[in-house]
Amino acid sequence: MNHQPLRAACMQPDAAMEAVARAHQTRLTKPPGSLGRLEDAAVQLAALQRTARPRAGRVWISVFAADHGVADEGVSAFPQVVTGEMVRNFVAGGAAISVLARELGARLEVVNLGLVNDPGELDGVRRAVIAAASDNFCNGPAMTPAQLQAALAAGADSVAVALADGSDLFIGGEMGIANTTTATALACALLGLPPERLAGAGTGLDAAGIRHKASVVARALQRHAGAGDALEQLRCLGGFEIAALAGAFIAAAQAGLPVLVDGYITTVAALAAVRINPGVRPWLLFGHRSRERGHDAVLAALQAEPLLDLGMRLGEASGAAGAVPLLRLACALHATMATFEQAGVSDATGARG
Ligand SMILES: Cc1cc2ncn([C@H]3O[C@H](COP(=O)(O)O)[C@@H](O)[C@H]3O)c2cc1C
Ligand SMILES: O=C(O)c1cccnc1
Repeated sequence: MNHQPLRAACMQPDAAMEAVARAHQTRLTKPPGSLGRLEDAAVQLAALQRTARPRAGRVWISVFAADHGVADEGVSAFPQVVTGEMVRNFVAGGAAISVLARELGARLEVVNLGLVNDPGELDGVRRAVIAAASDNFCNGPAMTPAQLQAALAAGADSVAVALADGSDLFIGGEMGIANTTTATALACALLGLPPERLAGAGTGLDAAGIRHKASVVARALQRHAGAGDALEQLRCLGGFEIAALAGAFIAAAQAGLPVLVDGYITTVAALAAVRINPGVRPWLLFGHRSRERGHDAVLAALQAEPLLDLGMRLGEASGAAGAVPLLRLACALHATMATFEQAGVSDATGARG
């Protein structure tokens, strides 16, 4: 599929519709602002979807799966074969995101970008295999330029399919053992932060494991200190699924499809996307605050206020999926609450509708 260049303009949110939606919220039978971020979410979706009736009914979820050479450094509590095993589990229906997608009536697509333990052709898995794994970025760049472009394009391909399916909202998820290390390396490079600030437990490292992970990231940062812009940092320190997520977020913003961001890893991908193309930022809503140590700093860099804080630290798009019911409620409130006038309720000025 042909895609727009990465730095091509993104769609602009509809400022007039945003003003209409904000004014409508003040006419609903409640003190202004009393529905908090549910109001903000409905207004943001109205501006993005260019409609007085924002929707979150039809949800598309793409889970991008890939293995990471840096797993060789012993940075995960789990073995690398789990990535491929979980891909099977996603489409067999047993993973957390499988259950959440089913409950939401969301479309779930799994994208295989390269797995050491490749499950082969499977129903529900789109093959976009680049290599068995990205290279260990402690020894050299994680990806060649061609591999980076292939990963970015695979993400944009998912957005094209989501658009063709009439989606109201795009959610990207990830699966890749060791990818909290990759996300940490990339975030440290993008934000100029030390590894100890962002390195966390991932799938369950203890304190010594986290110290080792931070030292691996420090080595990688030293090796790639010369990586110039965000795109080059993504190539040197990213992974196939993180690049696919960045490509998807850029393509969604260019096409005018709102994105609901998941946890730590996807937020780092979103940060890379925004650094590559700043027009992406207005198209991002944030589902949840992950318990993973580095998530707060990355959210702060994006000035993001997630909807949920449930102590989740899974990935797979699970935190974003968990926020979908709230977005649906926000849209229903916006569309169907009575106004002061309709209900004959007096407003703050004492005027009875
Ligand atoms: C069974 C299982 C299911 C998962 N689903 C998501 N992840 C999450 O954990 C991994 C990142 O953590 P680390 O960097 O510590 O390897 C990613 O695959 C992520 O999506 C899982 C991890 C496991 C073990
Ligand atoms: O927040 C996340 O995305 C996350 C945290 C830990 C492990 N995997 C994913």
